[in-house]
Amino acid sequence: MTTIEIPRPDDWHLHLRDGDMLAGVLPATAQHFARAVIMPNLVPPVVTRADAEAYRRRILAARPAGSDFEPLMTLYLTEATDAHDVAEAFRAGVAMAVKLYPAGATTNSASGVRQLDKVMDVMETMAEIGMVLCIHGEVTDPEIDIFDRERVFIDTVLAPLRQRLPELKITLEHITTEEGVAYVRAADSNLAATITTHHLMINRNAILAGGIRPHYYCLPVAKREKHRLALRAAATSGDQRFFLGTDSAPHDDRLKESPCGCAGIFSAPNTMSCLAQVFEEEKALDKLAAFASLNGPAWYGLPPNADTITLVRSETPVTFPDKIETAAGAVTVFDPMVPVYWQVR
Ligand SMILES: NC(=O)N[C@@H](CC(=O)O)C(=O)O
Ligand SMILES: [Zn+2]
Ligand SMILES: [Zn+2]
Repeated sequence: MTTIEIPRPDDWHLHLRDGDMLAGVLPATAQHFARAVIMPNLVPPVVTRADAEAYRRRILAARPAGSDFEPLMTLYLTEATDAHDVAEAFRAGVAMAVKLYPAGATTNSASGVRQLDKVMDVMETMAEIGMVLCIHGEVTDPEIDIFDRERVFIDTVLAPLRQRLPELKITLEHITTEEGVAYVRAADSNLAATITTHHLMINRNAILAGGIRPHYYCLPVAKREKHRLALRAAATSGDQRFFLGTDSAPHDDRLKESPCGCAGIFSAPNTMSCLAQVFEEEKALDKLAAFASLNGPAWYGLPPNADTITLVRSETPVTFPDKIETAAGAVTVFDPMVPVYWQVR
């Protein structure tokens, strides 16, 4: 039996939703992770300090008995966001980061930003106080092919923004392309990226080959195999600028299995098992701690967790439930399409 012990991991990009869905999905994350950066794309979104305080309380109240899981809150950037309120939220420890959604880019992003000029004051304040901007990095121009939207965002939005405001710390969320990897690697400072578990395991064939599979549809959409390989190389390199953000994004199955299914993959229950599998395949189990437990806290200026988890490798593949039942509906769990031998003890 092979085992590996790593500092308890954190999830630097997580959707918990609210109400019955929150109650249904939070235990899966709290079981393995000490902390998670909570995405603010509720309807209506978490915009103000007061919104974040109230949402944080609802998350704490939904924790399973005995859990000391800590939500790290973010604020949803809108063109009406008040820079002063953002700074207050940061100084008070209520919000750790601000999230930029280009309007229309992804699930619940309608209140996002259309013109970056309208949020420059907020971003300048953030640069001054050292608050991180997390970005969903895709353009929304309908002329741009959906598989090119991350690359075009980097060239036409992110690069100019970083030139204009080099002091701003930016997390480019859930990168999916070799161009994203290369751009982060080339940056000298103030740029890091999260990588999801599913983008390390599937390419776009999972969605489209042999039938259309809505549970593999997320945004940014999975790309060609060469991009998956670039992401695997980055994640397993130990490079401090790459770390885990699962982007576990639960939706009621009825909303996924529909003529216009929504974007999001729910991976919270088996993410650590899948990651150990990936790192073993890449002969990089010694880098799993950096990716899942160390690089994220270093970037956000937090200490790593003091306790540890142990992953155990079985002789036979481990199984996970196909879906979890919540009072807000059934949610299908990410199926990695390959045998996975690892389990958190
Ligand atoms: N990743 C997704 O496909 N969906 C996320 C939103 C996001 O992170 O873009 C969601 O909220 O469902
Ligand atoms: Zn996103
Ligand atoms: Zn997300």
